[in-house]
Amino acid sequence: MPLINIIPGEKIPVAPMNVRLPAWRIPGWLLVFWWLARGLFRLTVLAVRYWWLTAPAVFALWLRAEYGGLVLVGVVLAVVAGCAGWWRWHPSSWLRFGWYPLVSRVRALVVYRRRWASVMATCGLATAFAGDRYVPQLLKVRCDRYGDELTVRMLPGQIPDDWGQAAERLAYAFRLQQGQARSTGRPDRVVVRFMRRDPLAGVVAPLPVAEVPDLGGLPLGVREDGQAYRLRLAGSHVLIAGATNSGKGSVLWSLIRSLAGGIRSGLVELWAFDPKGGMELAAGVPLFARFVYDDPDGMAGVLEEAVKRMRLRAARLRGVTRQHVPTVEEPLIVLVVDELAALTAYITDRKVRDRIKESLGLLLSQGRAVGVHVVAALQDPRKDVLPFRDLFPTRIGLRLTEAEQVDMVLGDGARERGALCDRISESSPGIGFVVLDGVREPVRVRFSYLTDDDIRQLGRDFRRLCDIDARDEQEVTR
Ligand SMILES: Nc1ncnc2c1ncn2[C@@H]1O[C@H](COP(=O)(O)OP(=O)(O)OP(=O)(O)O)[C@@H](O)[C@H]1O
Repeated sequence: MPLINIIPGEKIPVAPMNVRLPAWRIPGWLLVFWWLARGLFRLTVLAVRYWWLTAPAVFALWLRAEYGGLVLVGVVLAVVAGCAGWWRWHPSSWLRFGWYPLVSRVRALVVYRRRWASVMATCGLATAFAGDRYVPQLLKVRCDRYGDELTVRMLPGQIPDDWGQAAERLAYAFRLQQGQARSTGRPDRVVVRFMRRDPLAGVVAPLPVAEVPDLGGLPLGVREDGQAYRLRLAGSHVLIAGATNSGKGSVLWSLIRSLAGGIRSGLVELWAFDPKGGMELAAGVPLFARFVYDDPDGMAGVLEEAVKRMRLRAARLRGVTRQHVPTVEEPLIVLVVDELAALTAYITDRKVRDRIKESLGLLLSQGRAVGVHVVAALQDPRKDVLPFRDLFPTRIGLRLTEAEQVDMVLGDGARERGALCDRISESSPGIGFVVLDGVREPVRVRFSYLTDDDIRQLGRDFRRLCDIDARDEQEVTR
């Protein structure tokens, strides 16, 4: 036995009173028992949480023990045949209540929960405080045909925009390509959607035409969630921005088609401006009340005529109503401009350019209430049209060449909230982002595509009845 024990440690300063705490000696069997109990509890929790795995496994083991392997194989085959039958008999209910819930559970376990904590840390969404690590909680995973939707409880101090900024990084971390975050009704939650397959990959065929167009929701295309995208024209002007070949023409033609019922009956008058030589809009001439192209002076004149109509109408409606309701006598006037910059920036004659700018400014600032609307397409949303951009309440961003252009078109912070217009592939014309009323996060949309034949057919089917009447009258007098 050594004479002196040397115990390393800090020197305890002398105090007026020294207290010796009792030392508890815990028997080894109690420790082992505690660890076993804790392990068993965790196993039980896991078995209950993943009941959809454990219950069939236990049942299969019991079957095999009780009736043998053959019976087990028979039961498995019967279940598979039952599922296949359900799928054949009623595919939508099978997918909704059978297949996707199963896929959701498997993907939640295999893809998301397994790497959740590490991905949260590497994407900057986990945090540490007072020596403890805090990770957002993954509450639910819901899969559908096109993607996975994760409901997450955010950490205190986080907002949905933080997740919007991290969404793309998260998507790549989980080996997917696109992600978007959106807020929910609950302030502590956010929903992140990752895309596995693009629901907008296919071309959208021309949509049915209503006899009387619903100006509060004109159907122009399909949204990512499969619903129709409806544009509110009443009380608005529409700006469509997109690089060359991004599909601006398809947005214009989808809109013209959605108004076609009203064009035929005379409720809607389309005035078309095609400063790029008439190539884009010429096929729809029977639908237009005015069609001007190429001639800057002519275009300035027609715009001034529109201003005159607007002023006369405003004078008539003053004190009668605050919002114009289209009738055949007082139709909705929609000015469709194929390339706004060609009107406002590229015209060399300064006088004509100033006339155009003045008229456009007046129409954009005063036309909405009296039923005169401007729908304009634009390639470059930068300085050239700066004075007008903010006068368009409804804006559509198709493929854009630079990330900074996105906020110029869709408003500040739109790109951070998920409008990745600069990432839209050149092979997907007609896809764009829009901001819906009351929804913070921009929504991805594919506009319907009208071929030249469709446009000619539209012109034949919905040509203006008043033009036909006028032509008949001429023939009778001749
Ligand atoms: N919604 C759509 N769906 C599928 N394909 C489309 C769609 N829109 C356009 N395209 C295809 O992309 C091509 C270019 O479209 P469009 O002419 O409308 O582009 P744009 O943006 O108007 O181009 P530009 O600025 O040169 O006039 C079309 O010829 C067509 O093949």
